[in-house]
Amino acid sequence: MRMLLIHSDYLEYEVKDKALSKPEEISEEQKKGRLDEVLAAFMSVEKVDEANPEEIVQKAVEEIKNVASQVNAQNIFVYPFAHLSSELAKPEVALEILKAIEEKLKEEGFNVKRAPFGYYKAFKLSCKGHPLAELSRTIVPSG
Ligand SMILES: Nc1ncnc2c1ncn2[C@@H]1O[C@H](COS(=O)(=O)NC(=O)[C@@H](N)CO)[C@@H](O)[C@H]1O
Repeated sequence: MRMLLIHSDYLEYEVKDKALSKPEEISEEQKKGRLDEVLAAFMSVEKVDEANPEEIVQKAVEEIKNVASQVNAQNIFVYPFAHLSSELAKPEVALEILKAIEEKLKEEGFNVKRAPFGYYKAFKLSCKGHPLAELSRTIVPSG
C-alpha cells in the first residue's frame, strides 16, 4: 500500500462521475463531504497487499495513528486514491481494506470519514505546511 498523509485545515470532496463500472453504492449525503482540522490519508492499495489484507489494515492503522498523534489530529479522512502506485490491487480487495481501516480507526476513537470508492471526485485540500504536514508511507505484507 502507498499512503500520502497531508495534515490539512480542511479536505472537501464532491462526487462527479463513475470511475469504475460498479463503484461503491453511496447515499445522496455521501456525494459531498468535508472535514476540518484533518489528517487526510490518500491510499493506493497494491496487488502485493492481496496476500495479507488483515496485516495491511493493521499496519496502515498503526502508521496513521502514529502520525495523527505527532500532528495532534483527531479527524481522519480515508481517501481512496489510485495514483500513488502502478500496481493497484483489485477494486473489491481495495475497498474491503479501506473499509476495515475506517472501522479500526473509529474503534480507536478517531472521527473518521471515508471518501466514496470508484468515482471521479473533485476535491479541495488546504495543507497546513508545517514540517510534518506532508508524509508518505509504503506498507507491505511481511510474509
Ligand atoms: N487499488 C485501489 N486503491 C485505491 N483506490 C482504488 C483502487 N482501485 C480502484 N480504486 C478506486 O476506483 C477509482 C478508479 O480506479 S482506477 O484504478 O483509476 N480505474 C479506473 O480509473 C478505470 N476507469 C479504468 O481502469 C479510483 O479513483 C478509486 O476511487
